[in-house]
Amino acid sequence: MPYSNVDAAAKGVKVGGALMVRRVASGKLVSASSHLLFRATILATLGLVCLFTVHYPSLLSHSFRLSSGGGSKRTASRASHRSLLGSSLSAAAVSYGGAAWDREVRRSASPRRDGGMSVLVTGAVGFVGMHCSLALRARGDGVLGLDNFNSYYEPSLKRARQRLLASRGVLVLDADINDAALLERLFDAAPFTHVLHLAAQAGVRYAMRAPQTYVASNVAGLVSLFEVAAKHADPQPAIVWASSSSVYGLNKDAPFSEEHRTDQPASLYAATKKAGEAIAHSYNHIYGLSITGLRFFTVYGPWGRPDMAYFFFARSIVSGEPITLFRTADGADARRDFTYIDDVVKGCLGALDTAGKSTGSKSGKKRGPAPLRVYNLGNTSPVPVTRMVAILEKLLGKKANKRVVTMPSNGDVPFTHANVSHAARDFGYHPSTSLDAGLRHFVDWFVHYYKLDPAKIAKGKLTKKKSMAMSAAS
Ligand SMILES: O=C(O)[C@H]1O[C@H](OP(=O)(O)OP(=O)(O)OC[C@H]2O[C@@H](n3ccc(=O)[nH]c3=O)[C@H](O)[C@@H]2O)[C@H](O)[C@@H](O)[C@H]1O
Repeated sequence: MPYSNVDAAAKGVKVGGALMVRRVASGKLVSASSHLLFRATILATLGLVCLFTVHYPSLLSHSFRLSSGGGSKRTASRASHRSLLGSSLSAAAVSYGGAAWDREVRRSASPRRDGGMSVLVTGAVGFVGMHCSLALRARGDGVLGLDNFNSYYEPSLKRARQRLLASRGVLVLDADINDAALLERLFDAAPFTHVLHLAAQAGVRYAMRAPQTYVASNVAGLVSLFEVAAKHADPQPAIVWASSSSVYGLNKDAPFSEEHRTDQPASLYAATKKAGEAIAHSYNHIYGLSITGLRFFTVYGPWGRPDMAYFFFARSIVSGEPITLFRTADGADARRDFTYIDDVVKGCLGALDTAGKSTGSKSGKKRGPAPLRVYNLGNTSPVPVTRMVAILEKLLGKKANKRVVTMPSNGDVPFTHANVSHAARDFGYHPSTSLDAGLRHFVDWFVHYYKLDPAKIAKGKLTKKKSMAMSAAS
């Protein structure tokens, strides 16, 4: 009984019998009706929640965060990963989604064309991940994305990419590749024919500051994925994954060919990618997984990575801050085989289309050898970084404030240059975008995304607020 009714009933007792009976009776009436009202409200709320769940499962599933709920063995193995992963897994301690979650996963993963693929894209809100997911979806393949939305660079950009993907019907789950139980659950929910594994800790120089994150994502995460694909998925998918041009390290033969040595990594980043290629070999050999590694060469373009030089140089030029250009010890400009995103996407889809099937099964039996491939995806024409800056200056209508220093010993390499004849032969990879054209697309997007006024950039009249907003996003 509510306190006010108790109080009123108590007052009635003092006044006299009849009044007391009337007051008690009316108190009971009020109490009964409030109970009824309370129950009706609860029922109505439950009804609304049910209705919402049935009619808007996609809204709910976007916020699904996933974790185990599995047995103690799984928990133990995940716990060992957690120490490597820091906070990325601990935030994901909610249970799987149930029937609505399964439905949404299947909807996103189902192809919409005859003979279409069903692709699990890891790192789906990364730069290459988003573009590949859109391209796969556009041609009618099923795509289910996975990403841990870490804060290595602005999460707001990752959320914007997620919204774009959602608008095209691609669901991206907020989860980590080291969560083996989650991966198993996903393969139970949807029989993926392919995995495009792009989730990784990127960045050559950052590896000196956060070495463990490279091991966690690029080594432990890769093994986690291969384990589930090899031992749990039924059927086994074919896997295409992101290696890196950095595996060529201190190799001096140019252009870099897949036959060249890759045993001199210059950074821990490169070493983890090289380790990934060795790990791929073992899973292919033992379990019959079809695996293709793609060595990307400094990929750039719209929706790019703010940690990469072309992106943060553009930002610095706009806000009038200095940029630092690295020069080799003998005074030469650093050069990169900058590769435009659309060319790389074509390469990724070509690699998926020609991947060939895995030959193993979860019972451990292998029917025969499965494809194991590695390809360069570069542009075949290295450009000095100073030239890249000159193009940006022209497109932005403003000069950079340059500082030139000798390349520090930070894992960087003086040049990259891809030979792509293998990719051309096997899936018709022919990069066709010049750095001028590609950077023009990038700058168009950059100006639009950060709502910049080109006239104000050129005159150096960017408001302090705008300038701050742009760097706050990094
Ligand atoms: O192909 C890869 O495998 C890698 O490509 C990319 O690495 P990089 O080619 O090193 O790109 P990026 O950092 O944009 O530096 C570009 C140029 O600017 C020079 N550079 C850089 C910073 C700076 O302050 N000054 C400078 O001159 C620098 O010396 C360099 O010459 C990806 O980040 C990496 O994740 C991986 O995918």
